[in-house]
Amino acid sequence: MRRLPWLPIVAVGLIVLAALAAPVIGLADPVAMDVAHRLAGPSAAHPLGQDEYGRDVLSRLIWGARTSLGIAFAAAAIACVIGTILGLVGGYVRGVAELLAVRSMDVVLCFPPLLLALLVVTLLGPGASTLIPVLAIVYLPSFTRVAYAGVLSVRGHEYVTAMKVLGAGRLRIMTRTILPNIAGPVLVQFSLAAASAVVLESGLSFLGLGVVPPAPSWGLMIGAARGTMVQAPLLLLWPCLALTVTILAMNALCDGLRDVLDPHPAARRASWFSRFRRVAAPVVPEPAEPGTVLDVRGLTVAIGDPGDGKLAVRDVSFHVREGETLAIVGESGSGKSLMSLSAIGMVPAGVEVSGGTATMEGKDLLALPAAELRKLLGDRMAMIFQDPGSSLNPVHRVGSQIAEAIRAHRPVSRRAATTQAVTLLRNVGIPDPERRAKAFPHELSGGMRQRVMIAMAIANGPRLLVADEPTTALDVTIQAQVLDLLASLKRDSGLGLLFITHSLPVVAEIADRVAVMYAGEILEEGPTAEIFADPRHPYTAALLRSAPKDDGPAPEGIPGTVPVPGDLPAGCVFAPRCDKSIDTCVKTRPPLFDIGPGRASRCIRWASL
Ligand SMILES: Nc1ncnc2c1ncn2[C@@H]1O[C@H](COP(=O)(O)OP(=O)(O)OP(=O)(O)O)[C@@H](O)[C@H]1O
Repeated sequence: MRRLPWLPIVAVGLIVLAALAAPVIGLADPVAMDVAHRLAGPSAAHPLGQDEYGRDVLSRLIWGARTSLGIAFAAAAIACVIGTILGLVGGYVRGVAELLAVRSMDVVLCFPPLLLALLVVTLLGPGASTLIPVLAIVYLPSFTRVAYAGVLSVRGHEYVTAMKVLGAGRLRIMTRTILPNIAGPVLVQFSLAAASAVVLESGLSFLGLGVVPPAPSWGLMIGAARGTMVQAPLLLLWPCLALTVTILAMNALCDGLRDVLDPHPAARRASWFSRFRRVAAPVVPEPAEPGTVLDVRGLTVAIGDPGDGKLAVRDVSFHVREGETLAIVGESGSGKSLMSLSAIGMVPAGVEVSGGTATMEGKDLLALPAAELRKLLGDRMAMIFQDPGSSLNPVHRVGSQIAEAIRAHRPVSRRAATTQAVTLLRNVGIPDPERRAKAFPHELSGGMRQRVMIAMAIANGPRLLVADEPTTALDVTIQAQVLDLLASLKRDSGLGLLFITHSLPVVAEIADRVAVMYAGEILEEGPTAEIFADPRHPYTAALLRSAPKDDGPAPEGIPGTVPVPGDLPAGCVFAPRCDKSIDTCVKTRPPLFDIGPGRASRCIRWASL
């Protein structure tokens, strides 16, 4: 959870408190005139001076806040309640309800706010009671649209279907299931609308369409001060300052709220690449051995603020050589993806790299500026994901997507890139590549889509390919074909392959070396054949026993679950689930022992296993 934006909260809180407390803090009467002292400067009795009718400026300013904020909050609250209901019903019930609730808002949007205000003021006469409905109507469509868009995005989720299957009624689903999921954006919209309503109220009052004199309002104060600007310029300054400070504080509060309420915290104001951030001081990496494509040392990744101590990856070191596949294997939640993504600088939202280096071609990927990292991604290093269905853009033909990947890094014409795309499709074993290049992703099978992803990844001849469970979504036959394809690519081009999987049979088929990951640590590492034949960590042994085999004993599950970051055991992370655990395992965190050429184990009992 992100920290609350305390400074804007305090600033807005003080402004609201002052406005609420106006009747009880002994202010002068805001409408009492003292014409003898008109335009008098600041004095003990009138700290901010007196206006053109001798009224106390401080009092009018604070009472004006009461008027402006009162109108703005009331209008935003009315718009929020009605708009959210309309969006909820329109988005969930659809049909005529959608037409009435959501499309009618398009009609409101056609009216400029000023025109709408003029219309209503002509009908109802000016005053605060007119301004509230006017502003509520102005802000209604924004709430309806935010709620409607929110409902559309969550209504297809399984948890909504699950409620339907349980027999829950529409009202219950809308209020108990959908509303809490869209409450964040609606709340943010509320603070935005309230801030903007303060400005609009002042503007309308300034134009004589809002609060009626002599009632205090910032807009009226600005309007009146305009006429005496030369004799008493400060009279213009105070309401402008109040308006500016209030709007700045409210906008900062909106930003802060959005940060706190957005479930993808780092996705907010930063671009994808600027999310990448290393908080530890850069370290000069030691030179890697020749032939090393990626050399990772001491990588540590924290979830949220590193000071909170929620480490999802702890002190991980590994390397990938040319023409070699390193498989990262472990149960779900062990940190494989986070570690691999962070190692190539693609740090996901809400996560910080708090230590370590990741060197490729002499550059530390964890310290590279975003622009330089961008140059390497898709060129010197590429990535393929588990679900090609969601990784390919559904509205572009696959050939042009591959061509774009080429043109992002090479100055070639569209025609030349398209020709190369067809060659790449042929190379990854897609039959009739000329025709397939013109297909949209949904026109291809899952296996073909994954081949397209691979073609795109290798389009610029990368030295490192990171494959995050690339075969999990495919059936066994296609899985074998894709693994063969990756193996032949690696053989032919000499690229290094970092392969993330939870499947030991896949590891056996593709990997030269294996790193076994658990709770954000590498527990064992070594050549694949040796790890399979002679595991030297109880977790590796348990994983091997849990893998399905064609012949031999039935798979055994591993009792217990992977600990979550922030709640890791003090000693060996696997100790609570380990049948070989002794007292020391529970108390002391073991180091990674060097147990032979290319082999390492984080078990103090490795020798006796
Ligand atoms: N962006 C994120 N924000 C917060 N926590 C995260 C984030 N990404 C991963 N985590 C947490 O980090 C831990 C490791 O997650 P990760 O996805 O790396 O595991 P994994 O081994 O790849 O699992 P799977 O095989 O299911 O993909 C999990 O506890 C997960 O909840």
